[in-house]
Amino acid sequence: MGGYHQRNKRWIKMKLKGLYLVTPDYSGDWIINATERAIKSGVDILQYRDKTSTFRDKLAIGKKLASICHDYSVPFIVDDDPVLMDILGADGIHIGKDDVPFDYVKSKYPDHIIGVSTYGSIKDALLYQKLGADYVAFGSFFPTKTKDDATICDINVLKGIGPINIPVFVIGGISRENIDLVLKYGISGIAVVSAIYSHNDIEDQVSYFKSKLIEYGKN
Ligand SMILES: Cc1ncc(COP(=O)(O)OP(=O)(O)O)c(N)n1
Ligand SMILES: Cc1ncsc1CCOP(=O)(O)O
Ligand SMILES: [Mg+2]
Repeated sequence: MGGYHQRNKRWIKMKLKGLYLVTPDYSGDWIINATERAIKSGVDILQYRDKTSTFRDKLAIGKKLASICHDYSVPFIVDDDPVLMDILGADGIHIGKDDVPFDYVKSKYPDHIIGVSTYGSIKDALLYQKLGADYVAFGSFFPTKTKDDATICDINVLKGIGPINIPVFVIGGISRENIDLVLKYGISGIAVVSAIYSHNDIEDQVSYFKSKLIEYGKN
């Protein structure tokens, strides 16, 4: 088991709700600074998602992000890679259909948070819930420039999430303009990249999303 710290996993799993910030591909240390400012302003969960850096660079970047999450008691999730998760001492991993199989991660890291993309499938969400996933993510519901191969799902799928009793997040093109369209469903939170990182006032944007989550009783 790697990592320079390991946190109480049961406690950290209780924090899986609210505003879930996902990083853009690394393009300079402004991302570290922006992440810290966003977390200080109220982000609830962070995912390190970086499709372009080398593994060596991801170790250095991830270490800085892990340290920020540790300081603010925010769950730290790594996208795709269980080895990176382990070495960074992250709290968990997010996997999708092209990633390492769920069963492999669950058997090797039974106590870590495992989040799974289920796109627009309630059936898959219920399957992964049964297999022990800690949360599921639906989306994309709106066009996004952050993920080239994102597929657009019908938002009406969210009408069927009632039987899912693990946290449900939605992702993909979420903005000030459309946030109400997803928050009216029984989801646990929203996951965003560009709405926060591409905004010129990160603190204001985080505060806005947090106030919306509170308005709908999600925080
Ligand atoms: C919170 C959250 N939801 C969905 C995704 C997408 O995961 P995946 O389908 O594996 O696509 P990539 O992110 O790997 O391109 C996510 N990362 N986080
Ligand atoms: C990782 C991911 N998975 C589905 S859409 C997406 C990107 C979301 O980014 P943005 O919030 O900028 O649309
Ligand atoms: Mg993935």
